[in-house]
Order: sequence, then C-alpha cells, then structure tokens
Amino acid sequence: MEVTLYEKKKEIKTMSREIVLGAIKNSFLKLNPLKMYKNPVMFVVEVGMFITLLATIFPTYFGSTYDEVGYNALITFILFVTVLFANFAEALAEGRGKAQADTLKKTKKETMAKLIKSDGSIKMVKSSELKKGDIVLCEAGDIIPADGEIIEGLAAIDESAITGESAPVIKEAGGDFSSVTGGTKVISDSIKVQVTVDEGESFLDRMIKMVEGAKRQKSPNEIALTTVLVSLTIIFIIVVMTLYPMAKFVHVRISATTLIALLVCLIPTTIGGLLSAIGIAGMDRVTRFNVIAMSGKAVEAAGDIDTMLLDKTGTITFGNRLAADFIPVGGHKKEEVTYYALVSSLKDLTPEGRSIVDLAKKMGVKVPEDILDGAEVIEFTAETRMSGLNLKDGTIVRKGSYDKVKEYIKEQGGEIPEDLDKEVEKISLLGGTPLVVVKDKEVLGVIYLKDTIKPGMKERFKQLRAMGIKTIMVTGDNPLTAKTIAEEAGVDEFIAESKPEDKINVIKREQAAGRLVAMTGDGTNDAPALAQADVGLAMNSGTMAAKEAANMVDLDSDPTKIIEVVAIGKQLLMTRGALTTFSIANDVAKYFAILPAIMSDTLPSIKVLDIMKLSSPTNAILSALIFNAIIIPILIPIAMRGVKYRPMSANALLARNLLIYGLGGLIAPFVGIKLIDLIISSIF
Ligand SMILES: Nc1ncnc2c1ncn2[C@@H]1O[C@H](COP(=O)(O)OP(=O)(O)OP(=O)(O)O)[C@@H](O)[C@H]1O
Ligand SMILES: [K+]
Ligand SMILES: [Mg+2]
Repeated sequence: MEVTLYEKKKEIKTMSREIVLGAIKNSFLKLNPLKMYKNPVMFVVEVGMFITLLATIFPTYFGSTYDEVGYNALITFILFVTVLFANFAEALAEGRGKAQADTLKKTKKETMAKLIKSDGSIKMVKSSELKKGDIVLCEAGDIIPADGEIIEGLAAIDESAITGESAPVIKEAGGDFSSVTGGTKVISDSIKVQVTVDEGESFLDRMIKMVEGAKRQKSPNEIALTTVLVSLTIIFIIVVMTLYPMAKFVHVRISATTLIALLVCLIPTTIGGLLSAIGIAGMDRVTRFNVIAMSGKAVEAAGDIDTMLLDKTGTITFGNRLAADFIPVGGHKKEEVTYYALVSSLKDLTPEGRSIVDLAKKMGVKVPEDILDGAEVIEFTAETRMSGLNLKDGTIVRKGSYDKVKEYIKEQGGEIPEDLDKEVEKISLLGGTPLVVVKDKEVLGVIYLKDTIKPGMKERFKQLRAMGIKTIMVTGDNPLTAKTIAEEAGVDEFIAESKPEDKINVIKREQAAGRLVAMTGDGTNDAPALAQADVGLAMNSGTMAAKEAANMVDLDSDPTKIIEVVAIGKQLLMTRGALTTFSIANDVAKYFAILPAIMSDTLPSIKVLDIMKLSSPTNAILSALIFNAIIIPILIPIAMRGVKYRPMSANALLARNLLIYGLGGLIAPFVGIKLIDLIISSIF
C-alpha cells in the first residue's frame, strides 16, 4: 500500500541559498548562553566547552599537563562545533518558516478602504484604522482591507495571495461562503463587508505569526521528552563525576577535559540537538500542504487521532449533488412533479436547488412570469431539511428529506402514497439523495439528486484503518443513502439524519471513551464541534466562526486533507521517537567504545572489553567526540523530512522503528568511531 502523502505538495523551494546562509548566521547568534539554556542538553555541552577552554589556558588547574594543551584545544573546538551543529539544525528549520512569513508579509500592506458611514456616505480611510463592526464597500479591483463577512452582494475574489490558488472563488452574503480575508482581491462585482476583527488579529496576522514561529511553544510531548533528556543528562553528570574518585583510587589520572568529553558522548546530544528542528519541520510540512496549523500541539494531536468524523456531502462525495430525474408517485404525472419541483426551487440558491431548476428548464418546463409575486420563501436549513414557497394563491410547495416530509404530511393530515417508499429506496440504494416533492398536503413524487463518491476514497479509508483510525460519516441524509455511501466508500460507522448538534455529541461520546477525535467542517454551525474536536480542520472557504474555532485551516478547502494532516502528525511523532531511540542507543554504544580504551592501559583486565582496538586512548576519545558531533548534521535531513512513513498499527510501527533505529543506533557508533580512529591515527 503506497502513501499518497506528498502527492499534492506545493513545490516551494525548501533550501535556498539565503535560508542556509541565514541559518549559519543564526547558529552563531544562538550560542548566547541566555538563549542556549532553553536547550538544556546542549547548554551542558556549551558549559563543558567553556571549562575545556579554561583547561586549555590553565591546564594544571584542571588535571592536565602542559603536554595536553593541544588535546584540550582540540576537544574545545569539537565541542564548539557540536553546539553549532545543533543550533544550525534549529535555525535551518526556522529559516524555512521565516522565508514563508516574508512572502506573506508582502501581502499585508496598507490599503485604502471605502468605509460606509451611518448616513450611507463613503469615506476613504486607511485599512489599519478599521475597527470590528465597520462596514466597507469593496468593488472590482479593490483589495479587501480586513477580514469580514459579506453582508450584501456577491463577488468573484482572487485569494491567490493567501492560498496560492489562482482560480477566483465566488463569495456571497448569507450561508457558508460569506467570509472574506483581508489582502485578497475583488475581481468582479461589488460587496459590502462587515469587518469582523481588529487590527493585528487578522487571519493573515495569525498566519504570519504561526509560520514565523513567534507563537511556537513547546508541545506537551516535547516538554515531556525534554524532561526525560534532562534527567538522563543529570544521571550521566553524576556518573562521570563519580568516575573521577574511582579512577583516582585505582591510580588512573583522568583530566577534566577527558571527563567532559566522556560526559558529552554519553548525554543525549543527538536528539537534544535535533528535537526542536523535528517539531518545527513537522509544522512546516503541514504548511507546505497549504494547511495552517495554529500550534505544534495541534499537529501532534493529529498524529494521535483515534477517531475521524467526516461528513458525506462534499467530503466523501464530490458534493455537487445534481438533480438527475423526477419520479412521480401516487398516480401523479411526471410533468406535475417536475413542475412543482421547479417551483419549490425557484428561490432555492443551494447547489441542489439550482440544479433542479436547470434540469426542469432543460426538460422544457415553464412557470408563469408572475408566480413569485407575493410569494413567501421558505429557505432550506439543515435543521428543517425542507425548502419551498408559499404562493400568493395559497398553494404550499415544499421539497425535502423523506423523514421530514413524512412528518410534515402527517401534521397536515395528508396521506403517504404507497409507492413512495419503493422509489425513495431505489434512489437511496444508488447512493443518491431523494427529495420528496409536496403540494399542499399531497406527495407528488421524488427528485433524484445524484452524487458521486470521490475516486480513491476506499483506498484512503483503508489506509486510515491500517493506522488504527476509526472513521465515522455523519450526514443529514437518510439512513439508506448513508448506508450505501458508507459501504461503498468503506467508512467504519455512519450516523444518518443527523442535525448539526449531533456532530458535537458524537465527538463528546468518543472523547468520553478516551479517544482523540479529528473533524473537518466549514459552517458556522460546525464551529462548536470544531472547537470540541482535538483536531479541528476548517475550510478556508468556510465562515470566520469555523476558522476561529478550528486549530487548523486548509487553504485549499479540501476536507479530505485531514488524512494527510494525520499522516504528517504521525510522521512527526515517529521521527521524534525514532531519533530519540537512535540517540540513546548511540550513547550506550559509545560508552562501550570509549571506556575500555581509557582504562585498559592501567587496568589490563578491562582489555577483554576493548573489542574496537582503537589506536590510543586519546584517539578513542577524539574519535567518539567527533562522531558525536557529525552525527547531528548527518541526521538533519531525516529530522527535516521526517522518517519514511507507511500506514500501519502503532505496535507494528514501534517494532519496526526499534529494529531500524535502535539496532542502527547501537551499531553506527562502532563503525563510525572505528573509521574516524583509522583516519586520525593515519594523520597523527
Ligand atoms: N435545497 C434543499 N431543499 C430541501 N431539502 C434539502 C435541500 N438540500 C438538502 N436537503 C435535504 O436535507 C438533508 C440534509 O442536508 P444537509 O446539507 O444538512 O446534509 P447532507 O448534505 O445530506 O449531509 P452532509 O452532512 O454529509 O453534508 C439532505 O439529505 C436532503 O434530504
Ligand atoms: K551524546
Ligand atoms: Mg451538507
């Protein structure tokens, strides 16, 4: 099973000359101990370096002889390079984000806004002067001055500055596509926009802060791991310190420099040096998928997801549910149901409604020109699942979901035709959505709304199952349609005829069972559920409320991208785990490489342990320390790219990683140190 992980990745230059040069400069700036202490393991190395530096200048105070000044200087230099390598890893990871932030900042320039005053007149003001609640006019060619909701009109908007997608999107007042983002451009028509945020809190501001890492805080997982690394470091400091009196007791002289070299080899410098780079790079990978994550914690939570909530229409299916046929029931004629289906949809602006009008007109059905005069519009809501018109002559026309229409007919005291069930079932078994058409209290027939499952969904759900993630489809559609689509797409569970609040209940139920839940959504009524979910991915096309509640926003508005986000989160957790395993295994191996070499001169009995046969004790220490330093840059590509990822269960992954990174970590130092020793001994 292959992963589709990087398929859609936008090709952004990841490692430009500027980024590398900037990272080199920043790795020196990060040497400042006031910054360095935030990375405790590397801070210990830096302190060690200062001590060996002093031992180079005043050797006798530190148990060295004047003969060893060169050795002390060399150790100091290697330690310096070790710290620098670690800083470079972090700076490189940060650099990519900074480059992206710079591009975004260019988008965020001061523009002039057409503020509509309370008397209706227009005043030109600077965009930075706008406040929440202000109403502005945006016409073709204007840059939208602030985030807001369209309160009047419809326009084509170029959002490429933010999404990178050049095709314009249509935004209009009312519904789930009414939010606009500051910095985007109106291409045609004009809209009135109510500003929804104050200066400095806009979506663009949040994006810039996020990619710059200004908001980057250590995630709980990172903090926990740092605590483990610090504990290990403290243990090794104690071990190395007790080594001194022990050596003295058996008349082995060990200088402070050698002890520090030994300490640095033993403490987890590899993972200590790469830890923050792994986290930053993980977030960066999400960003390059055009998903903005509000925190590293959110990305990691995605890696731990147990349950994923998806809606049917638009996520699993294409979502452009189009009318395909009109089917009469109860002895009515096809013309009749087609006509009233058309009438019921004349003012229905949903894609479903518009497709009904299109199909009926294509079939040649016409309505009187004055039919809408004095008619009352009943708009579709997810709550009522019906829409229609109350005509001036008293005729009531409705269309809606099977269950709601049945309720409605019962209330009106009407009859349900016997053949309705059969027709509804037929459509549902095809995975279509049946809409029942009603005139007054009579059922006329059914509209067949056709929808298609996106290609490759089955594969994707299979991958999710392989990762141990349960998928639940939550849909407003009827149980039979839901069942058909659920089976065809291969989701694990489905909930049909659900109201918006059902989503939040499902999330709460799963969380109460101790599971971490992800969901995608775009509507204002999704906002509470997006906030409740551990990972909430909002669509950029959706409402501001949804975007604010979620902890991630997909700029491409592709609901299935949650699958990639989960994969990236898992990859981030795995990379951190793998490199931690490698680092610690490495340190254990180094212990067996160096200690026999140091001791075997004076303690011949230790010789049996000296399997590496290094050229001299001094060379053993130098080789180990050099290996310890260069393993950091060698692993930078893995830290940045993430370890190879294949969907499989957590246990299988753990076993695989222990094998590769644990065993690899044990063997690598023996090979590496031996090689370096061969080189050193041939030089000196
Ligand atoms: N324009 C409309 N007029 C009347 N009824 C509609 C209209 N659109 C949809 N319906 C009915 O309402 C139901 C619920 O619609 P809603 O959009 O809330 O959910 P859905 O799109 O079916 O499911 P999902 O939650 O997967 O998107 C639909 O299954 C359909 O029966
Ligand atoms: K180490
Ligand atoms: Mg829907």
